[in-house]
Amino acid sequence: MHRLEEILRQIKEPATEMAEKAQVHLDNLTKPRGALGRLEQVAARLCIIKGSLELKQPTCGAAIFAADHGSALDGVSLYPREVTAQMVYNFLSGGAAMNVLCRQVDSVVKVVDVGVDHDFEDAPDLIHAKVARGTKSFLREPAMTREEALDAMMAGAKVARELIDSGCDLLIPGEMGIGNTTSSSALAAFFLQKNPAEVTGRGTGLDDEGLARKVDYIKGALELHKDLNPCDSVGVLAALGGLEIAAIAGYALKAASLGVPVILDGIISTAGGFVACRICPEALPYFFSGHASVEKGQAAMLKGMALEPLLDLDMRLGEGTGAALSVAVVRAAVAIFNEMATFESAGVIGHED
Ligand SMILES: Cc1cc2ncn([C@H]3O[C@H](COP(=O)(O)O)[C@@H](O)[C@H]3O)c2cc1C
Ligand SMILES: O=C(O)c1cccnc1
Repeated sequence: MHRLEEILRQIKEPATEMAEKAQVHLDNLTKPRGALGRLEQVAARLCIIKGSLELKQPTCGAAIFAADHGSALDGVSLYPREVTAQMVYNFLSGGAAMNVLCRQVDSVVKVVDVGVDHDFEDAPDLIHAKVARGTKSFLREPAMTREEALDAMMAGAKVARELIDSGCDLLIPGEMGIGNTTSSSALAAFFLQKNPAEVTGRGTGLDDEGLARKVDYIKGALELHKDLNPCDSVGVLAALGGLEIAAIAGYALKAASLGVPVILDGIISTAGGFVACRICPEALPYFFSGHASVEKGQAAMLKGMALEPLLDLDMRLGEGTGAALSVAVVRAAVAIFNEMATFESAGVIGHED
């Protein structure tokens, strides 16, 4: 049995019976019923995941999975492939948007080289987990072998385990990989059976002509890979995905297996979570969506998982940034649940049943 199977077997249905108890508590707080909207849902979902009404403020851990893409040599991004490695150095020195936003929510940030076409020296926050020096161009051949996809998933799972062992109980999957919005849109188009134009956006900022080329690229790739079996999610991931997307899927599945919630970020991180759910639908109750990306493929995948993003700030960066921002919302939900007075304790007349 592959080690992935072991992880999948450990993913348990969370304590859905806590939903009602959490709602009773929320309804006793000094506000009209339901008035805190989705904050209430977040608190209730955390109670379900934790199997308890005792919520503590989460300790957040983020991993930025970095990998290169063969497609980046074919002009699907506005930026050159070298930017992937250059941004890894930027993450390691703390200067990227993700570093700034993680500092705001006291989250550790690990950077994981799961497939960058560059050799990195050791650095305190760098995890070496290179599976290959980037993917192949999926317009011509599968992006990865099945073994590479599985190895990348297991690398992600190991990082999740390490973060959780170090005390993190809320995980963010981040990523860096020039070209990776193309893979994410291809996965969305394949699994959701959509025309690529419906799930493809401008990524780092392609103009109309660039976007049309990107859509054609995905159409060509879907034609090449049309015999893929949609039930073989790992096979589809290997053919169309990326090493960082596979790592995110493994990371999210491992977190779910350990009962730890995951906040998905933009289109790439959401693609990783989406593939994880295709592999194991039981993982879904552990996933949140941090924010709505401008990339339309993300909305399509979120709809497929019935997840609603917590924020919508017109962001289209990735790295984990929207998820990191949304930790403030999760923290607010926990504080409301724990700290608000009840009608009884505050002497306020409550609702009648
Ligand atoms: C400087 C820079 C920093 C980034 N941080 C995240 N991305 C984002 O852009 C890339 C995906 O867009 P596309 O598919 O169009 O290449 C990913 O690396 C994603 O994380 C960045 C992109 C750039 C250029
Ligand atoms: O939504 C994202 O994650 C995104 C959008 C554009 C470019 N990179 C990432």
